[in-house]
Amino acid sequence: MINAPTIILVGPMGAGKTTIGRLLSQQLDREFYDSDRVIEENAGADIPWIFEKEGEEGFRRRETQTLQTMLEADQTPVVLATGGGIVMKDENRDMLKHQPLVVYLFASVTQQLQRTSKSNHRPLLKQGNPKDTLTRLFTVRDPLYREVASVIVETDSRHPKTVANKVMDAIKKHLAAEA
Ligand SMILES: Nc1ncnc2c1ncn2[C@@H]1O[C@H](COP(=O)(O)OP(=O)(O)O)[C@@H](O)[C@H]1O
Ligand SMILES: O=C(O)C1=C[C@@H](OP(=O)(O)O)[C@@H](O)[C@H](O)C1
Ligand SMILES: [Mg+2]
Repeated sequence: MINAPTIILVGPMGAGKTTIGRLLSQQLDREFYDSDRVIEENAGADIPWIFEKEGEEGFRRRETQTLQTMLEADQTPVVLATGGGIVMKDENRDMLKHQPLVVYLFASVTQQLQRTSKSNHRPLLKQGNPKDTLTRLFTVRDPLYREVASVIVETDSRHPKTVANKVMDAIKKHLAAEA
């Protein structure tokens, strides 16, 4: 695992990308980055503010630029959590498909709903009915996560540490099959 390349986590809001990414980085003794946090640091503002002032389009522009910069800059392997909408742009999916290790953290809509209801920093879930929004996004995005992923890990009803261990196992299997 020491030689494993950068691990990129994709999946819907509430899949646990941020949580599991942090755990994996600790287990592997690697740097952890979350594209959402990098966007916020570069903007000097949080995501709700960016959505409010620049719209989703402005956020997506920043997201693509951040992904590009991070993948170009990345020399030593790190763990990178992305935002749930990273797969919406063709150019982002192209970048991700060129990466050796993209993990799709799968979560059912029911589970996404439970996990995202604890906080209110996700602008897309602030308008309308969150269940309808998550269902609509899942229909569009699930095939796109599958398109870019090398590994898929189910997260429903699993403790974060169990998910992190499952990711490690799945990565080992994937790398062994590739070797
Ligand atoms: N496997 C899990 N089991 C229980 N709660 C989880 C799990 N993964 C994440 N969470 C919780 O769900 C919420 C959303 O997780 P987060 O890591 O922010 O997801 P994402 O970055 O994919 O949107 C957080 O409160 C987190 O503690
Ligand atoms: O699904 C999306 O379009 C988004 C997901 C969020 O990240 P998380 O998936 O980490 O919640 C964040 O990037 C933004 O609110 C938009
Ligand atoms: Mg996150």
